[in-house]
Amino acid sequence: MTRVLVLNSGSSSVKYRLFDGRRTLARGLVERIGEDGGDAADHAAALRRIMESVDLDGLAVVGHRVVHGGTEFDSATLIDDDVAAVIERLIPLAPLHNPAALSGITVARKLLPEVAQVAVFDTAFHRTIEPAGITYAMDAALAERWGVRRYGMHGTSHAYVSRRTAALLGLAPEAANIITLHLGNGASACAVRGGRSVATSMGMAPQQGLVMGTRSGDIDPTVIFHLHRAAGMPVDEIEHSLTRAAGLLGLTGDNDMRAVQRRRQQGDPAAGLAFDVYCRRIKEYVGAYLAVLGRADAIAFTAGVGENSPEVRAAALSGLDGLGIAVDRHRNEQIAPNERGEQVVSPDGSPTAICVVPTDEELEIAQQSVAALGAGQSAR
Ligand SMILES: Nc1ncnc2c1ncn2[C@@H]1O[C@H](COP(=O)(O)OP(=O)(O)O)[C@@H](O)[C@H]1O
Ligand SMILES: CC(=O)OP(=O)(O)O
Ligand SMILES: [Mg+2]
Repeated sequence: MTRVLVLNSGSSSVKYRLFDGRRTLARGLVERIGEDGGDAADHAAALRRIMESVDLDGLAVVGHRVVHGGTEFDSATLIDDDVAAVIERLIPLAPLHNPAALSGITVARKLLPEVAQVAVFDTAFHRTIEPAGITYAMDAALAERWGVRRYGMHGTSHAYVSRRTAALLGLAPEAANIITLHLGNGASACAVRGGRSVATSMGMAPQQGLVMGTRSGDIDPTVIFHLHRAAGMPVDEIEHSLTRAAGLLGLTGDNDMRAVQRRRQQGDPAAGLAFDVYCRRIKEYVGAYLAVLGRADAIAFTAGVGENSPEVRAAALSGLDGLGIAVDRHRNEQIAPNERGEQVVSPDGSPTAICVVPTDEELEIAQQSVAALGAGQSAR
């Protein structure tokens, strides 16, 4: 069996998992990095802590989650100095995420110089979207010069979840049309036809699309010009506001959906509105992606909110019976999931199955890393 260490470096946390084949030997999370009372002062310190606590004997490869791979990478890639330099160059397109990944790569390469390192990109799965789905209607030369286009993120999760959804329903992946809804801290929707991404809601950066914990999702760009001119806010301050102080946090003061739901139950109007904005945005993307796909065999909910919030699932898909989309109230409480936590939550015989499918980005990264290692070795 092949031993793989996976590092999933987020904006303020690092998740790690040590695999032996499909088996998990160790896993953990260092969170609230850089915050007062957090687990570590910075990402490098977090990574060193992880490396000290994990048994690194016999490691074949380290797989790193990298959010932004630009147009350079359409699959998992063995990391050398050039690859690391590209990831660094792409920092402006994923300022919350790529620096953390790079810090993981730097520490791991230093501590384990003899072990292969692989980058698994969130953007790679979306490289199959046709030009009409990734092109912003703006000055074409300007866009080309500065790499301005849709890239899309969470691809590792959308790939894994769409595959698992087809398996759960007994559908051949190459014939299935699936909408995947990754609702975590970051959130995005994806339309998958025959196992390939054909549309996704995140854009140039992990900022466009759905409402997130601290990110606004879709917003009229005029908001930025207006805040700059009318409110006199410098661009950095506007960026901070829209990426770290917006979304659920901006609307309620809480970025955690559990807290928002609790307050909504107690009749808090701000929390009620935030919940409605969050769910309506999902519904709008579901409608758009039904149109892109022509028909959907399934809609799959995943990640922290998608897997754990029957309220969000029910509200996001309410009133769609006319489109063959309905959530079974009893099943939606996830009364009988399989051993992977997966379950169909729509009534029997629905034209579009509604599913809950827990994501496993780390397992997908481990498998892609082993595949990239094999491909790299046979190329030599
Ligand atoms: N039972 C629950 N009900 C509603 N939301 C939940 C529940 N459990 C977790 N969440 C939400 O999931 C989100 C985190 O999702 P997760 O996928 O773990 O994030 P990430 O991996 O992007 O850091 C948080 O907003 C949290 O409130
Ligand atoms: C791309 C992205 O938003 O990632 P996360 O959900 O881990 O923040
Ligand atoms: Mg995540």
